[in-house]
Amino acid sequence: MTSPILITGAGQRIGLALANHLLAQGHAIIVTYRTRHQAITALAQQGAVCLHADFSSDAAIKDFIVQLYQHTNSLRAIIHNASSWDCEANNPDSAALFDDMMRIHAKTPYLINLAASELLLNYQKQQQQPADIIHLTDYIVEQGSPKHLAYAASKAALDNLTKSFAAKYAPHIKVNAIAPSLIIFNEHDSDEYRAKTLKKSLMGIEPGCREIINSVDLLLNSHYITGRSMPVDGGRHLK
Ligand SMILES: NC(=O)C1=CN([C@@H]2O[C@H](COP(=O)(O)OP(=O)(O)OC[C@H]3O[C@@H](n4cnc5c(N)ncnc54)[C@H](OP(=O)(O)O)[C@@H]3O)[C@@H](O)[C@H]2O)C=CC1
Ligand SMILES: Nc1nc2c(c(=O)[nH]1)N=C([C@H](O)[C@@H](O)CO)CN2
Repeated sequence: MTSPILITGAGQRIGLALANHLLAQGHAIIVTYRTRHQAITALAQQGAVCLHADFSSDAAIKDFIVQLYQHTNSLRAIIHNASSWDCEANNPDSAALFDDMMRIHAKTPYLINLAASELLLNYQKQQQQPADIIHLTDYIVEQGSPKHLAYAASKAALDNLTKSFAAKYAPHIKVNAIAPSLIIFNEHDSDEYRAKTLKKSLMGIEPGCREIINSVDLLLNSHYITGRSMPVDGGRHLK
């Protein structure tokens, strides 16, 4: 059996686009979902293993790891995509927001990476090529955010974990990050917000999921890139 690729938070948007792309390439896929969107049923019909996981507690993260080992004995890659773009304005309980942001963006990848290394190494032994861990971070790691302070800090923690895990797991497992700025808007985004956001990058477009798919393909096909963060940000750093 081919070693599956694990994608967290694949019920919608970028995670779902990645799952459909990798399935179409012939990969076996394991996805986690919190809300059972219709898309999850469609992924299951295409042969994906779909595991419910709400990473809102340490126990839930640990329960997922048990589930994962019940479904496979090897992994080609792990793509940590699950995320909550939450902000201080919507959360009067700052302590809870900080904990939630750190748990989904840093603690969940940290605990899964530590627990699943055996599965990734089994792939490397079988195929004699490195396995992969890919962290979806955020351009905002470079500059912080006055409106998403806890979110940005948690993504910065994930960026740092990229370097630590790369050094810890080399040469049998590569660990990289993809740091996007705007990729796709949310349905509720106002015209005003969209216009303002498009002006933040040199390219001035909403590029869509294809940009992340291309970046994931590049990292999976490399045997040499590790410990790096791939910026996918339309030249936002030069505006
Ligand atoms: N979209 C963009 O323009 C940008 C995206 N990124 C990053 O790229 C990645 C994908 O972005 P996008 O597709 O917009 O992500 P979404 O905001 O659509 O979230 C992805 C998934 O994460 C799941 N999720 C959220 N919280 C939890 C939790 N506690 N436990 C389990 N799953 C959870 C959601 O589940 P549910 O369906 O139940 O809500 C959702 O399906 C993210 O890491 C994001 O931070 C970075 C910069 C820009
Ligand atoms: N989990 C999410 N993280 C982020 C999202 C999102 O929709 N879900 N969106 C952004 C923005 O597009 C930002 O990059 C530009 O305003 C950031 N992170």
